[in-house]
Amino acid sequence: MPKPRVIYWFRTDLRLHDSPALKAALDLKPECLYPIWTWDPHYVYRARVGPNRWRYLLDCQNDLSKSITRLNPKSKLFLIREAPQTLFPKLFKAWKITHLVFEKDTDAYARERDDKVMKLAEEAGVQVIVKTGRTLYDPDELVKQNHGKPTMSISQVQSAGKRIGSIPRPIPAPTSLPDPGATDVTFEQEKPEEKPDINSIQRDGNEASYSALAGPKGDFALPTMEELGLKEATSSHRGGETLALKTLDEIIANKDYTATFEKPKTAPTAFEPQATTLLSPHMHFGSLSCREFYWRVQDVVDSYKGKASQPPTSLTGQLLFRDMYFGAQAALGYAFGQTYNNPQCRFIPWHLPSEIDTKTGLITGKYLVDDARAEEYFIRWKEGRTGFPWIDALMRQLKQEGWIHHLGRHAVACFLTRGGCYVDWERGAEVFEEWLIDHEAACNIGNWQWLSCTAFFAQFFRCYSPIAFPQKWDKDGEFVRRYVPELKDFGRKYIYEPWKAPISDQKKWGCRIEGDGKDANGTTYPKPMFDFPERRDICLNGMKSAYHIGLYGNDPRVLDGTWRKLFDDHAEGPTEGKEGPPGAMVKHEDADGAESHDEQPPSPKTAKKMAVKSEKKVAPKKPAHKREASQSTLDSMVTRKKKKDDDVFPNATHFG
Ligand SMILES: Cc1cc2nc3c(=O)[nH]c(=O)nc-3n(C[C@H](O)[C@H](O)[C@H](O)COP(=O)(O)OP(=O)(O)OC[C@H]3O[C@@H](n4cnc5c(N)ncnc54)[C@H](O)[C@@H]3O)c2cc1C
Repeated sequence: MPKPRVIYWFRTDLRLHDSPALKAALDLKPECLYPIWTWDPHYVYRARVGPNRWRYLLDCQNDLSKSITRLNPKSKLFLIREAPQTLFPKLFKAWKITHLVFEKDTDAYARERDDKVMKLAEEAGVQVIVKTGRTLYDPDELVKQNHGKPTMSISQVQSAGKRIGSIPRPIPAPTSLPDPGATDVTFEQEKPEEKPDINSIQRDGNEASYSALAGPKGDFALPTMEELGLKEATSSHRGGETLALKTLDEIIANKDYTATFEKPKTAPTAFEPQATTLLSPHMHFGSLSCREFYWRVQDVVDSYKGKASQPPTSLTGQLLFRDMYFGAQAALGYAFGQTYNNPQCRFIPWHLPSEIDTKTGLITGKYLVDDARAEEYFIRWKEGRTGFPWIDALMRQLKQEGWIHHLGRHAVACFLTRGGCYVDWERGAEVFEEWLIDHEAACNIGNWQWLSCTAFFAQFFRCYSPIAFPQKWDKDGEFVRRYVPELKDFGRKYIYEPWKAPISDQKKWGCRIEGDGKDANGTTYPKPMFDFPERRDICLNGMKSAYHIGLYGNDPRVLDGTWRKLFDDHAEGPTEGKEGPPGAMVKHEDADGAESHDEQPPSPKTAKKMAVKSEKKVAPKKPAHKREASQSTLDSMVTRKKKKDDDVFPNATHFG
């Protein structure tokens, strides 16, 4: 029998430690092993990726390549510049490949791609080996053990996990690697279609990564930021397995931190150092194995003398949340990433809804501007000039660093959707996709659904205040002063509400509160773009109506656009557009009038009145089985909660 000639296809696993797939490749005792990365145009042109994440990827690839070379000076990470779907048949032939091995990827696009590649391998007589290593449990197995359903709660993950069995211990990194074999690529390169290039806004130079199959020098080198034509990265966070393992070592060395970690008690306002591990980008690129992370933490917890924290708030609990989102995505595929046609996602007629390709039923990446003011809110949110310093500081940190604390993500996501702007969660998820260095489709989408109360979580009356919430963590506003330097000299009394500062103080502190921040030069900061309590009430009423009507993304009325009729029945006048894909607003959204700066939240009495008014508008015509809560239950929930925890969300029991 000739010895196997193996391609090891690196994708979601930029590491050598604890890689079940790499182990499977090495267990074949191959004659040669080609560690490769295929430079897939899907990610270059069609997925939103900003410079910070590009550089993080290159960091991880460079570090991995060096580690491979350390184990075998003839080897490295061979980067080949063509789509895998067209490259592999040529590569199988040219390099006389017998086996293709890779880590399982359950993202929607990846599944489609891998199915195609596996078919091509079969046709070429190449054996394919796929191993799970990206998550604690195989997401497909999680779904299977969750009775074939997406995992929508942590307890479902825990129950399904019990049925699967214990999480495997990590396996050590290899100590040697076989030679790669000849690496001729004399075949033609199939150049990708560059347009549409969703990332053109990330570039200030020409994108030239497909100049030749093996790169400009023919040595399979990794591309540089310059070759990708990308703008400069601004984040201080860097990637690579070496750094990931060092960071994990430092965390684990602090036994108290590791064993007693409780996510809701970590400050979203902490920076340098941040309050949580910041291992998420390493997890995304697979430069850190989740099982390594899990077991290193669990071992500390098991030997800890004091009272250790437990899932869901503990560190291992965080990893279970990650698996939960992978389990939901694995079951739903592309539909997971959108409301339209998603059976788990509540339909809420947000502003700025996605355009739907009616042939595929998928969102196109474009959106409809149904309301100019909502578009302005969205742009100002994205650009960190809402006039609410807490929100603006977070959005600027996100753009600059590519990472913000989980509760910071909660705050900006709630603000954009159900707690301020009433803008579609899909808009926010796209901005996060562009800017996060840890962007993980499953986690990003799932968390946006959670925060907008469209799936996973339903307590829409729990709303974050952009003023009281950060005050609990950071009375002096150090975080705001760092990321909104215009306000650095403001007195602590006004740091979260600078518009309330007397003009004489504004002058003294070198920053006037005026305008919309568009052309600000450091001596002005915008006025708040709306009256928050007023907007929060509008959103609450909108959510209440939508919950009462109770549609989900796969409802025939959502799919054919007739959902509007239901919402029209509750509106004071006609809503916008009557046909086509989802996207319009309930009428009372229009009615909130000009900006007011009365900062008082409505009294419970007014809130109750509003709730009753809204009840009148909501004609409960839906069959009872479709309604999750009666209108009066919703009303009383809203008024009760308004009194109790206006700004206090979250608490540990409602944490995700
Ligand atoms: C709107 C929104 C969008 C998000 N988008 C992403 C995303 O694209 N990618 C991403 O990895 N996380 C995302 N999260 C989840 C979470 O905010 C980050 O994982 C976390 O803040 C990363 O910081 P850390 O590594 O210090 O986390 P830690 O608190 O130290 O947690 C350890 C690890 O557990 C995992 N984890 C923790 N919380 C969650 C969670 N809620 N969901 C899934 N995994 C979790 C991460 O891998 C993280 O590295 C999002 C959260 C929100 C609210």
